[in-house]
Amino acid sequence: MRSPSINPFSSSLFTNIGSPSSWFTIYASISSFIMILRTIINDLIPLNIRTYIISKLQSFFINYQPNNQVSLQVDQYWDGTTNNLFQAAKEYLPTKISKTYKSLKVGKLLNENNILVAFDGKQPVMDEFEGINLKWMLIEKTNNPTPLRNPNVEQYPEMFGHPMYTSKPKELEGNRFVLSFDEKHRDKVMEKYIPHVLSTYETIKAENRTLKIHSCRDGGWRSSNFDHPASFDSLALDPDLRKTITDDLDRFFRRKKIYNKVGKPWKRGYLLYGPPGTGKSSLIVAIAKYLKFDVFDLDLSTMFSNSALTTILRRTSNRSIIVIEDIDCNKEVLDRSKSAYMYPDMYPDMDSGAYMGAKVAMAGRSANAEKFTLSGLLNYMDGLWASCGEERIFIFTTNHKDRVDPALLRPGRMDMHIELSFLKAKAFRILASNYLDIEEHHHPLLEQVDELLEKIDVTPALVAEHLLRGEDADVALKTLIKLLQGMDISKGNEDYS
Ligand SMILES: Nc1ncnc2c1ncn2[C@@H]1O[C@H](COP(=O)(O)OP(=O)(O)OP(=O)(O)O)[C@@H](O)[C@H]1O
Repeated sequence: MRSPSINPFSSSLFTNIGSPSSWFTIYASISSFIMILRTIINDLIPLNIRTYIISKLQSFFINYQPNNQVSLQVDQYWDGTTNNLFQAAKEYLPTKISKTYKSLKVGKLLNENNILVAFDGKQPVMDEFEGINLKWMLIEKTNNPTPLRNPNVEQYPEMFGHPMYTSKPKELEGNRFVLSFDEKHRDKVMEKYIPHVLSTYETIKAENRTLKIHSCRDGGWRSSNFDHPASFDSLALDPDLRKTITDDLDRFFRRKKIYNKVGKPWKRGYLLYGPPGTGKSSLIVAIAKYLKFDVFDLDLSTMFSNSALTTILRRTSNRSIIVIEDIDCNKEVLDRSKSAYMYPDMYPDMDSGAYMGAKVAMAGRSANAEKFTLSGLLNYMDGLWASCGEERIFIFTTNHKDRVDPALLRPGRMDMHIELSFLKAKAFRILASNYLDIEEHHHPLLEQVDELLEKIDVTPALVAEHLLRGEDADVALKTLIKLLQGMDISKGNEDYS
């Protein structure tokens, strides 16, 4: 006689469970059980205790490391100031986010050009560096209440002072990154990977940042975004000159270590000279954009003492260009007011108001005033350079090199003297291409313009303005030829004085 079957899988119970209706019944029972449990927990356990338990569980799972893993915490603040490594990780990690990453933050600040991307900490970011696998987690501090806006503060901020929030803004709460990796790579991570994150951050920052232009007012700097459209591509420069300038800038950049080694401040000085409208200011913009340096526009006529000058130069930031335009005019302003006041008989044309103005200007200067002259400034130059940090480029401009104080022209004072001159054929081709979309040699009228430019001194500014008016290349070139032919060829110059 065959014994009864003991195969459990043949039992009717499991046969029934296999049917869709039984699965649905089980699912429904479990869901109702969970809902009841949740209601009980919500009713019986107060919110703050629940939040505490959840945060403990979260931090347990986030911080859980297998035995061989090391975790480094990168806090947002260190000793009350922003931790640069936290900022670096914040900028660096979005470059490591792959397309599979599902949850990101995006935004754009009011005065910035770039769209910002940040990861929100819902997924870890994996990185790989020289064969090491690294995992980054963002842990956002959640136990501070979201800041409440106080409408009174917004309406009358001056009565309430800053900040505009009644509680600490969220950005000031201490978030942190946790970086984990296998402990056998500890030394390499500390010595190579972290410096790599920091240097990548510096590069990203330099590439993305919005350039600023600063002008001096009331002894300080006022800054605004630097959106000038000029660049090396838009400049009508002789291609050889362009290459000489960019090579020099590149060399300057590459040689930071050598400057340090020979004990010279890492700075460079350029004197740009040439008639008005030949592109000196445009070249400064092009250099600033090429290097991604801010511009500090220093008006010497507002400086009344060497110490004021030193103070304001100390307030310039690294990676910046300090521009002193029309250096010859600055000399005139200072010397003329001083001379007129001291030697009124030599200035018979000066009316009494101007004389009084000069006198007041002199009297208004500080005790150091008499010591401040352009020539004094130039002689003081090396000291100035040493006093205002590194990564600086000084650019002086003048329309009249022959009027510039010889102290400025002395060898070694300015590293390069760059002449910007009238428009000639090669540079004109750049203007024609930019303004009229004419490719280098592809217009029958170009040669005629070239010939005229050989004979006439005309500024790029005048030609650029002319080309801007015409939309049709034929018409624009024809009228340009007419203009050039009509210019005073015997004089051979555009009248720019
Ligand atoms: N080389 C150039 N290439 C292209 N555009 C130029 C060039 N030079 C001048 N321009 C045009 O002329 C305008 C004035 O030029 P810019 O201010 O750069 O000349 P500048 O030599 O600095 O004159 P100034 O000595 O009067 O300050 C520029 O905005 C630009 O449109």
